[in-house]
Amino acid sequence: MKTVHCASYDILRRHGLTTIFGNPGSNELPFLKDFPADFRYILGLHEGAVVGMADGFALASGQPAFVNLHAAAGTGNGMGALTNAWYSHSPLVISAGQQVRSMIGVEAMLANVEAPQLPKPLVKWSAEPACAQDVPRALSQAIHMANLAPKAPVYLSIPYDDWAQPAPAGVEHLAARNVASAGLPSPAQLGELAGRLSRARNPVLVLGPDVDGARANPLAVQLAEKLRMPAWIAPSASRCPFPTRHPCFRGVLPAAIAGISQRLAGHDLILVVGAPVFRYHQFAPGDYLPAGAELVHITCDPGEAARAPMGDALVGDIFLTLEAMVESVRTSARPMPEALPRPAPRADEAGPLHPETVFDVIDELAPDDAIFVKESTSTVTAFWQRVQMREPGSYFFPAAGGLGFGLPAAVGVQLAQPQRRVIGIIGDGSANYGITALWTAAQYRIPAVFIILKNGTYGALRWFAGVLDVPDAPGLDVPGLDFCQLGRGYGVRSVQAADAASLRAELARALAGDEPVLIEVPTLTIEP
Ligand SMILES: Cc1ncc(Cn2c(C)c(CCOP(=O)(O)OP(=O)(O)O)sc2=O)c(N)n1
Ligand SMILES: [Ca+2]
Repeated sequence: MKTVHCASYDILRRHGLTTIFGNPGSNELPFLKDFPADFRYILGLHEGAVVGMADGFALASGQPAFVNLHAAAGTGNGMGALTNAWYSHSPLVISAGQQVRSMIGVEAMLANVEAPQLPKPLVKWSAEPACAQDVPRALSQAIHMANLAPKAPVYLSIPYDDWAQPAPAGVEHLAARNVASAGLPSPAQLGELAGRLSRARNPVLVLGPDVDGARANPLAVQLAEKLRMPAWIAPSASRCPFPTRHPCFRGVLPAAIAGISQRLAGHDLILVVGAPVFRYHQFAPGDYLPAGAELVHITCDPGEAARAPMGDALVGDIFLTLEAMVESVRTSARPMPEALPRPAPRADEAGPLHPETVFDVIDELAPDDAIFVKESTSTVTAFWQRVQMREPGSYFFPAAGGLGFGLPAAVGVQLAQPQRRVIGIIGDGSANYGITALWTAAQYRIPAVFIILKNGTYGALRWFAGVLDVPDAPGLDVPGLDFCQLGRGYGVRSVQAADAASLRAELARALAGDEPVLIEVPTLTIEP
């Protein structure tokens, strides 16, 4: 007799979900029984790290990732990481063990009461199957819902007495299904957009994370070059959709209404691709658009299209729509934009390093196809100015700003991309939210390099305190942390680099090795 357990593993296997990120409790043990030899379990010591690792793995692989959490408490611990996964369109299939069906109503220990409500609104779909025989079909639905555009996390609560039940007749059809998104706009829609772009006097391109998620970066380059358009990165950038030393590259837009309009002044057509319009952050009111400008938004997400405060929008497949635009628009006679000047290196000074110097050393030593996982909020601008990124999938930042992404995601990205080197660049504040991921890196020998920028403070909040006129906020300093001892405590070789020469030596050694390494770098605080 085929069980629900066997049928469910068949479905996971069919979709390549053979890596399980998890932290188990008694509710999950029956699911983990007879664990198949062709699956691997990646244990995280805290569910925030578990979801963060799975998020990095899914974003870097472009494929769904499977997560197994412990009932309500485990789901709750993972919610912070889920905010990032929701806004990064990360296809996570999150399962959670539930008490046995007959003990949910009495709210026995570890009963996940009203389980499908718990992760909302940070999931696209959540359910608890009405009976054991529906578990395989619900799991199949969860996988397809996560992976259909717009990709997103989903949640499935499964009572632990379901696994040993007999699977229903016909369950074999589920593993045979192929379900895929299409989504190319109509020829009329594409023709109208291509016409607007070709007629524009001074168009500008604004690119978001879903361009990188679709690996459409080369198409964005071709479109920018064909129309001689400057290319900005949409604000609150969580990925890098355009090579950062290309002549058309202009940097990351500020996350403020007024600031964006100022940067885009003079353009008559703003084409936004693969980003919400826009992910503002600090409230700086102003005109949504510069005078004389129109905005057209291409997105895979109907929610993004519907909630934007201005402009026209077209919902469709990012890659196919960009590909059609490249083919349809006329080559412009305008001159190609000039490349941005490179910032001068900072003079070496005694004492804590300037973050700019850290980034110059990283830029000097990182392989061309290195992947950067960034989570030091105050140094984002300096990083984009100084570290070159060339390939798709080169940069990941928490998409909702939910800290605790960096260290875990660096582990998940490195697991997904073993042929590329991953360098995590994490603030000494952020590092504490996902610190247990260091243990997973050590246990599974996942050779990410973790650079901790130690300025002893929540630098970004110090800047925000100025913006919001809160000069005396408590709780903004994080002195006295020793990440070398913390790293060693979790099993990771950890060193301090107090000057540029030792940073250069330690980073070179780490990149030449095949083990995880933590490098703590005392730095100055700079403004974002
Ligand atoms: C889970 C969580 N908690 C708190 C915050 C608030 N927060 C905090 C605490 C920041 C400080 C980050 O400090 P850092 O040391 O990581 O980096 P910088 O010093 O470069 O800003 S930035 C920010 O938005 C957050 N975004 N997410
Ligand atoms: Ca800091």
